[in-house]
Amino acid sequence: MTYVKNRLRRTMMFVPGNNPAMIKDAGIYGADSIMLDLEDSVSLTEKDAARMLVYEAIKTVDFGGAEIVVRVNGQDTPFYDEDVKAMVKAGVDVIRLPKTESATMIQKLVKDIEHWEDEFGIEKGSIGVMAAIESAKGVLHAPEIAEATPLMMGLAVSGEDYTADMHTHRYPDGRELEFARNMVLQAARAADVYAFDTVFSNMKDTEGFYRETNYIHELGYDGKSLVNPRQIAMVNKVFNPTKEEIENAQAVQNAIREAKAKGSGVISMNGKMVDKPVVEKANRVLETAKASNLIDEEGNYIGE
Ligand SMILES: CC(C)(COP(=O)(O)OP(=O)(O)OC[C@H]1O[C@@H](n2cnc3c(N)ncnc32)[C@H](O)[C@@H]1OP(=O)(O)O)[C@@H](O)C(=O)NCCC(=O)NCCSC(=O)C[C@@](O)(CC(=O)O)C(=O)O
Ligand SMILES: [Mg+2]
Repeated sequence: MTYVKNRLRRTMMFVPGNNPAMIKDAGIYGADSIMLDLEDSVSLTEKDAARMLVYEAIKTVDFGGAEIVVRVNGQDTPFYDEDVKAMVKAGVDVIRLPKTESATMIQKLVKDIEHWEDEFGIEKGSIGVMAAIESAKGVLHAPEIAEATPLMMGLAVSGEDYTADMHTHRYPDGRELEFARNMVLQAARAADVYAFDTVFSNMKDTEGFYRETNYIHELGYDGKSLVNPRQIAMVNKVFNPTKEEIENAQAVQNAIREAKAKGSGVISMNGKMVDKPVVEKANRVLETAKASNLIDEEGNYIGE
């Protein structure tokens, strides 16, 4: 099996790799991607046990069709080699490399994956990779990292480690992440890969979570890393187009069809200009609506 490069990736939920109860039920909440974590949510003494648990889980647990991502330990740790070997053997969809600071680190990961694919008789290119950008160096190298391999699925900005590296903290308005968020997003878009925003850790601050999610959605992010199942519906609410947005996108498609029939690439709709970029945005709205099961094949609205 080859991992699917393009799919809906609004929500990527971290699940600690040493927590069998959370892993077992992770598929029931409807996250687009489930990220089983071997890195920072697992203590040093539990690294080997977590790797074995995650390996077994990938082979046996029903994750409800979610994409399975594993965050391995960093390349500067003694756990990295065994993590990559086990995850390739398990048949994971995507490996997330934490604390990525260069294209070379991603190329090493791809080489290591290919080595184990050869060893286990798995078709090359079956596993995608993604890079977590968690430091000043990583942010500055984000464009090369995004272009490091055709197997690159996406970049994630990681606010907790990044703010530690920048000698600051996380603040409610996110100003400390502004540069990193914009760099990572630009790099991802330029390389045509996905962009994921960082985790929001205060489970009680629903208003703050919506504010941040709206903000990164408006910037153009594809999705967000999450730490709790309650955050999934909130992200979907922000990322899914509304009925009105869907109807507007369909009207744009109809208007441009009409314009083209008259030999023009531009037309006015309710006083607003409709041209190629407006149509591209409308097409994206309708692709998201279809992938989120909000419209059927004929374009009829079937959302709630
Ligand atoms: C936050 C909290 C303790 C809250 O606990 P609470 O007890 O209040 O949760 P409740 O809501 O009450 O749970 C209700 C039900 O959901 C179940 N449930 C909860 N969470 C679940 C879940 N994640 N997966 C599946 N199931 C879950 C739970 O088992 C219960 O099930 P049940 O008993 O059956 O009802 C808990 O969620 C949790 O541990 N989260 C994962 C934390 C984690 O992974 N951190 C590491 C990644 S960040 C990082 O490393 C920084 C980064 O690298 C990031 C970057 O790169 O962006 C950077 O640098 O920024
Ligand atoms: Mg981190």
